[in-house]
Amino acid sequence: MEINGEFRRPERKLPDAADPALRIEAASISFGGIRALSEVSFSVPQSGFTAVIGPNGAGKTTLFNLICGFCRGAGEILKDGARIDPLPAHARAGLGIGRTFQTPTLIDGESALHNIMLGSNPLLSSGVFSSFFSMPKARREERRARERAEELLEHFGLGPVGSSPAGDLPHRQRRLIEIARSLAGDPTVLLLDEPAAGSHHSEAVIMLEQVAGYCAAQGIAVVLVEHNVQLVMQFAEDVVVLNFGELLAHGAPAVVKKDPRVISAYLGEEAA
Ligand SMILES: Nc1ncnc2c1ncn2[C@@H]1O[C@H](COP(=O)(O)OP(=O)(O)OP(=O)(O)O)[C@@H](O)[C@H]1O
Repeated sequence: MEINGEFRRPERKLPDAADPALRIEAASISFGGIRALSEVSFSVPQSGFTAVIGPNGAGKTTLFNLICGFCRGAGEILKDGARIDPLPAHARAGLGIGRTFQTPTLIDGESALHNIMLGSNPLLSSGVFSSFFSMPKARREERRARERAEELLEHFGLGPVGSSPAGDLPHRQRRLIEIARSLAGDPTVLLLDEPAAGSHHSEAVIMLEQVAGYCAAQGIAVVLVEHNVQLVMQFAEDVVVLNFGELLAHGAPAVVKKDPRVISAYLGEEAA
């Protein structure tokens, strides 16, 4: 993304092609007596879709929370070869970890455009003082955030509803706004938590095609939590299967689909 010096881009390391975009190393976390993740290790390549699948309660969202810094556990998380697990959530966002949530978290009374602009926050450098007094730097940053949001609205076909309150829009468009908002923060790794939930299959395919096109062009690695196995098989190059917090399988979709442990724990004979 062009920044013209207005946005504070946190010191992002240029990825070495040899480093994975993300490396999860022995990630573990418990809530009371529940072992939500247990020694989970895998890598996410620099591009393409990695799907994380597994039954309800397998630990998928907890894994995202751990990567984003919304909760702390044991083990290491490396982005482009550098450890990020000691960092707070906002610093990880600044380093290029973007995410969406299972349940939409839009501000219903704000327009689609403003909701997307909020996603630029990890890149802003003007403080509360200069924003409050609308100083030139803050105005430039706001202009850039607006232009960026307008580009994203166009890409996702949301241009005509840019000024509509998010709360008035149908589910499919709300989902797209959430994705666009996370892309406004200029991530290099995008974590999508069940973006297709509640959408018809054909809508979900179009949505993921739009995401795939954008992320491929921008060099963004996507990690997708998804229960729709058909979508996973269509979009993911790599599949991680969790079960009761443990890594059950990891590999190419065609291989994982035939793994007897995955069939027994999650897919069932029919889906496989
Ligand atoms: N904050 C928390 N406090 C207590 N238990 C939690 C917390 N977060 C997650 N858990 C528990 O950890 C386990 C994993 O939950 P998680 O939400 O990560 O699963 P999931 O695979 O995302 O499930 P789903 O597909 O239903 O969204 C579950 O048993 C859940 O109840």
